[in-house]
Amino acid sequence: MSKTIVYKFGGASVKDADAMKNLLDILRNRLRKNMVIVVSAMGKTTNSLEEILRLKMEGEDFSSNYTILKEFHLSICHQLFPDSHRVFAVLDNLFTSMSKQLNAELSEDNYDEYYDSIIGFGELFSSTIVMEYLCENDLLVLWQDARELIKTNSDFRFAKIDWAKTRKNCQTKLKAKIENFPVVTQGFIGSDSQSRPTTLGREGSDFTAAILASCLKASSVTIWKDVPGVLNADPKKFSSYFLFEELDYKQAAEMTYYGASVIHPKTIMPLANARIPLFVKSFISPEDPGTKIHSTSSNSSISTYVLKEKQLLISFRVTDFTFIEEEQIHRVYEELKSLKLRVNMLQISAISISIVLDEQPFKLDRLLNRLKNDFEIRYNSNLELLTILHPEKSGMDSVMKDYEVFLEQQTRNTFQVVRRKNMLS
Ligand SMILES: Nc1ncnc2c1ncn2[C@@H]1O[C@H](COP(=O)(O)OP(=O)(O)O)[C@@H](O)[C@H]1O
Ligand SMILES: N[C@@H](CC(=O)OP(=O)(O)O)C(=O)O
Repeated sequence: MSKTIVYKFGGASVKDADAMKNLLDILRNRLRKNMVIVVSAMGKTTNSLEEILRLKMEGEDFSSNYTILKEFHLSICHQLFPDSHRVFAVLDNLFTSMSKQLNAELSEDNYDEYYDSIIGFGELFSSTIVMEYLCENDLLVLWQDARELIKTNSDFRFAKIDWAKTRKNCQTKLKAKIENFPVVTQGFIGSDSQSRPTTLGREGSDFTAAILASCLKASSVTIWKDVPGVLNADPKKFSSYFLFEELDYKQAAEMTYYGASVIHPKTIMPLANARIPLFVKSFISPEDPGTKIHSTSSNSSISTYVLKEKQLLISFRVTDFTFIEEEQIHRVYEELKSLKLRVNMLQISAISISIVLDEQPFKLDRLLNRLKNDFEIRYNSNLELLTILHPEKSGMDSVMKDYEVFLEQQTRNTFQVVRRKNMLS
């Protein structure tokens, strides 16, 4: 019996009808039994669903956004299927269910749970279309609802995996299926012990692929991307870059920790623990080898650049002539934790704590309100956080030229700078 392999196709690889045709080409020679295909929502669908939720939250009309999203999916289907195909009825049912959910009450108190009940529809639409399209082209696959496999706690939007239950589900519900047919399922979504939908954090489909691979003791995972593999800088943000042919799990995990968005940060750990190699390959040039992430001693010390945009720098100052101690740090972190805000960079001086976060305006207000009596608070928005792993002196100097620097930090292997482009440069 062949060992299981897991493929993951992200939003870019299923973004339109041509992308779907390309996916079909990739799978034609590669599809086999004991294979799981994890798919994300098509293109920017998850962002569109977030926008619908924002409008709903603000009491505004979202009907045209809903119609545009539905039309987007239908128009792709019209390019792939005959008019009478059953995919149209299935999609119609899914959109009707979503519409019903959107009629429910939404408030700040139930926002996270509500979010999870809506946002996963993107993956349900895309996985249905992918499954139907493969079958239509004689590649017989089964559809599996990932919420029946991936069990989580009830930490909506950032749900933690219940590994024991998930492993059991994979063994009892998935294994027998894949022995007969390849299975298409959704990334990013799961459900809690009461079967309420949960999600694993934005861009979490890579993580789903790793979870399923670990639970099925797979022999490899391949994530198909619009880049040749893992590069030492994001090609959308830097003009020169270099492809890693291989990376050690640790190096890859470190890159993702600092924000290299090519792989979701939680993906590496379950694969490293189970010694399952992760291939990052291009869906544009599928024959190229891409990057292999595995256990290797060939450690690369090539400078690697990770840029995070839309960052917020907040400084909390003590006002009563005392100094920063554990108690104040604890106070700030307590509120960050309750708002599920992750700190991207931290610097502590005698009288202030500075943190760098991803911008989330609605949470910022809440954070400031909760801490305004304890500290004098200042913040700057619209900043960039650049991290260089294995920095070289020339590289560090050049990334500050033409920028206003707000914060800087250096360790033996890492250099970080919070910066904003000078207006006149
Ligand atoms: N170090 C890096 N190497 C390669 N791509 C990177 C890197 N850092 C960021 N990226 C970005 O990651 C993108 C691919 O990831 P992502 O958009 O999440 O894929 P998908 O959603 O299709 O799974 C690339 O288009 C690239 O802009
Ligand atoms: N669709 C979800 C999950 C995901 O992982 O997507 P992608 O594989 O396209 O990054 C999101 O956009 O967050």
